[in-house]
Amino acid sequence: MVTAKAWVLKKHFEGFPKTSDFDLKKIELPNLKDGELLLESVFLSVDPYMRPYSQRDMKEGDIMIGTQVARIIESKNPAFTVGAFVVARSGWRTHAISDGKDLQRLPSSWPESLPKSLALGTVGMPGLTAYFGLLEVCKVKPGETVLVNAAAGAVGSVVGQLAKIGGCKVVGSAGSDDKVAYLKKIGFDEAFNYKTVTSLDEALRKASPDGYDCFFDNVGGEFASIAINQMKKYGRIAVCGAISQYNDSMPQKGPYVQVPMIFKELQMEGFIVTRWNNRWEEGLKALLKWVVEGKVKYHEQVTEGFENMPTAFIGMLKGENLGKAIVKV
Ligand SMILES: NC(=O)C1=CN([C@@H]2O[C@H](COP(=O)(O)OP(=O)(O)OC[C@H]3O[C@@H](n4cnc5c(N)ncnc54)[C@H](OP(=O)(O)O)[C@@H]3O)[C@@H](O)[C@H]2O)C=CC1
Ligand SMILES: O=C(O)CCC[C@H](O)\C=C/C=C/C=C/C(=O)C/C=C\CCCCCO
Repeated sequence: MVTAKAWVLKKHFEGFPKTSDFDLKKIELPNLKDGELLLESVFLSVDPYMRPYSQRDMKEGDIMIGTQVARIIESKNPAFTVGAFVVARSGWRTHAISDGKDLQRLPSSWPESLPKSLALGTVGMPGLTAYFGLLEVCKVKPGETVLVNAAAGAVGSVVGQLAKIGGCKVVGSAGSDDKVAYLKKIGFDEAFNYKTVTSLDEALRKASPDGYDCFFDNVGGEFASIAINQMKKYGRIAVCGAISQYNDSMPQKGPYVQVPMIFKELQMEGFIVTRWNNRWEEGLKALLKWVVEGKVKYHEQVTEGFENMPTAFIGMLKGENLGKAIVKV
């Protein structure tokens, strides 16, 4: 018998999550049935979506939702061999039993030297979000100017680098000087710390006096309300996330977007990366190739220890991560 550890949502979040909102439980797992396999989490992801989704999709006492890179440690499923690694959606837990239906194998061309945790970030759901959001929603063209916020994060850092590969000028915003330095190191043309600029409007105008063709929005809120006024005519806004709003106890009341939308004849489209579920293999193959070629750089914020999952999650929401926030069991 294997005893799994799992983090459950003890109490729905009010504002920013607190460590006291979580409870660590032990779960005795039964023996495998035919067709089942036993997974041991190696790396777990903490993502912003967990904040709004927990409110919408979870009840108190549920195991926190989430994905992990897991090693198969026992198998009664001929399609999966012991020792293989998969991406699972088993939630915040050290061990899980799967029937193999909801597992993603790592691409067969995954180099031994490449950290498998990248399957949760640059070569995983966040990277795919950047890939499809940029190519299918922004539809960027060479020579255009792209703005991305939360640019030093899992999604934003890939957006900027893919836009550079696509021949664009790229402007990024992030919440620390270290993150701004990182953005310049990975090829952003302009980058600024939105927390310290005297005026966001001026910082955006200075970075691109002609404005922006595409705005890849990860943040929403006041940033988006200001940035929309600097879009070029016929610009496109990809609404990827609104992390500045996820922890609001009361909804923010911002300026309204209709006037700039009309006068600049803008397109604004929200999206969820699962829209392209049937093309994830295409995206992962492209992302892996760019990473192996060194054209897409990555950084991971690794927190050691399963017991530190809540801290890693809260830290990511507060901007303590540079690159993809990961927990190493
Ligand atoms: N639509 C989709 O399918 C998907 C959407 N997303 C969304 O993309 C966004 C980025 O996700 P991801 O890359 O995983 O996370 P990140 O790795 O970027 O981490 C979150 C970052 O958000 C920034 N942030 C937090 N609070 C604020 C705030 N109040 N104002 C401005 N920035 C803030 C912080 O960076 P900083 O230092 O810059 O403040 C923090 O590091 C999120 O909104 C997420 O919900 C992600 C995956 C899929
Ligand atoms: O296990 C699950 O079901 C979650 C799987 C997540 C997965 O890896 C795929 C998609 C992730 C999408 C993320 C989307 C965002 O981050 C956007 C977040 C929130 C938008 C507002 C949601 C409002 C809910 O009330």
